[in-house]
Amino acid sequence: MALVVGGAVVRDGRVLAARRTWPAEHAGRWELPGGKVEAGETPDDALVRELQEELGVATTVVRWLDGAQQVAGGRHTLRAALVALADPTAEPTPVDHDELRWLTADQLDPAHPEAVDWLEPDRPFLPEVAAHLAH
Ligand SMILES: Nc1nc2c([nH]c(=O)n2[C@H]2C[C@H](O)[C@@H](COP(=O)(O)OP(=O)(O)OP(=O)(O)O)O2)c(=O)[nH]1
Repeated sequence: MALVVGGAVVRDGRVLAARRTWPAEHAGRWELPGGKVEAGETPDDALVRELQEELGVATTVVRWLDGAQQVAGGRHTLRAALVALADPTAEPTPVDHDELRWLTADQLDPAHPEAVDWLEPDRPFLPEVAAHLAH
């Protein structure tokens, strides 16, 4: 079973959401950018590598969020971390995703009119992200 790591990139009271383009059942839905931890990598190293590949920016892991979710029909486990941009003026650009959006804490509430359609496994992490943004 692989560990999948997702990064909640935080800047100026907002968190970055990324819209997937593949596979078909995930296309158009939103996630925390990231991917699978490779052999010999720590979760921190994997997350920094994936965010560099997918967003073109250097990041640092702030802290891991509580909990873990099963993804890919139970084949993998998803963990998520709060992440900061190494250079706050650097602008993430989507390499694998077709849209990026900076969301406020309010927009992480599923009832908000500007909420995005998160992949199900990401949803349990969002209240902790929102609480962090609110501080
Ligand atoms: N990266 C990421 N994957 C997620 C999230 N939520 C979620 O259910 N997933 C699922 C989708 C995939 O089944 C799996 C990770 O796939 P991925 O495509 O991001 O991993 P990867 O970049 O290492 O891709 P690959 O080339 O090894 O296929 O986890 C999330 O927030 N971020």
